[in-house]
Amino acid sequence: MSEILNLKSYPPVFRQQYIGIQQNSGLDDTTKQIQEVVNDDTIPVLDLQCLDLGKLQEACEDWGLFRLVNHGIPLTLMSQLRDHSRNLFSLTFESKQELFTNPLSYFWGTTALTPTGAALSIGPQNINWVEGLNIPLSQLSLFQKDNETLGSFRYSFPAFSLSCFRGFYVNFRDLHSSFTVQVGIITLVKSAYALFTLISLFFLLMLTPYCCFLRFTRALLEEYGRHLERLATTMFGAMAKNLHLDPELSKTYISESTGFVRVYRYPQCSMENEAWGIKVHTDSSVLSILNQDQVGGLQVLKDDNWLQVEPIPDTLVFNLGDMMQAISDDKYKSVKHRVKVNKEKERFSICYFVFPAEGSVIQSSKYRPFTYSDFQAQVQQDVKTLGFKVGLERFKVAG
Ligand SMILES: O=C(O)CCC(=O)C(=O)O
Ligand SMILES: [Fe+2]
Repeated sequence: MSEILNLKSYPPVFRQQYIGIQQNSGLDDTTKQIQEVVNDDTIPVLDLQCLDLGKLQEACEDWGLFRLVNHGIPLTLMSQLRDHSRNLFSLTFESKQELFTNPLSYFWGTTALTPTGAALSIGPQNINWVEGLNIPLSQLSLFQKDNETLGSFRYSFPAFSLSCFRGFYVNFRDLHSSFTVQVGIITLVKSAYALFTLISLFFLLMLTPYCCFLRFTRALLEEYGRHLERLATTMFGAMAKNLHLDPELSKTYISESTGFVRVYRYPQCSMENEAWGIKVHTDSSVLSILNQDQVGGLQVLKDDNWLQVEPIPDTLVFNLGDMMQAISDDKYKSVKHRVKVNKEKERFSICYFVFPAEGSVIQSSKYRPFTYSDFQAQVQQDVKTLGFKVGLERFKVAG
């Protein structure tokens, strides 16, 4: 059974299918070729409470992906985040555009963003059936400031109107004693006061829920972010050990300050066999940590077969990204994956991506030395000029 749709919350490009406009639906010939998907879920599962380094090594070499259980993130936090994500995306499209600005950003139709979080422009034929919220974790405190601006406005507005009223009152009291038009003036003052009070009340009522809502968003994300950082550094540490990386160098290969979270909603889409939530790609990160809901749709390429990554409650999915592949001299895989759309349900996922420290040069026998910024700039240029990411191939040494 389809869910009842809140179309006002959808970016206009995703509403068209429901109001009978099918042109520009973001489909091209390549997206129509949906390859067969094998339903054999043998994805490795690692247990953080008794981490098996051999199993981790195998998972990184053969899959570039694994599930993690006993990760230590409280289940209540995971479910609060999921519920809250639903609430965030159920706001109207316009509210989301207004509320989620710097340092956050709200995007749709693409997952390719500039370093400041703006969506790279894509042709109408290249649409991914997804909308998202980009949250750089190191800048969450700025989000708090914006939040406080709203908060102080909320408190200052009634005070402002009260002081205006006092000003009016003092002036008009003097007037009142020297003229005989007392009744008219007092009525005017009273009306002005009533008007200010009404406006204040209106703002108070309008802003209070938003302030609480945003404060809650920030608190949840801060707590979740601390867990993700712990998991990323622990798992990367284990991988670095397996790869015998130089400890000083490997410290720079992952930097918590670069981490960002993306909360995604994949709108329900009637063109299940033609459109993609996110088209085939590899992540540019060192590591990505995905927390998907129970709808499903994530697929991963393994030995030329597409496999469903079935959702398992309270289990995280770790993806190895391009940076990890380069760091490991191609021993580990940056896994190809994609997200299928669903015609009956919206899908939510909360994903974390972490990168090398600013300026850290990746030393690899397979690639010329490069920093993540070099890589990102190349990806941005390729997406703009070619319409897709070329990725590590650009940095490969000949031979
Ligand atoms: O939503 C998901 O499960 C995957 C998202 C993803 O692959 C990405 O953002 O790179
Ligand atoms: Fe991805």
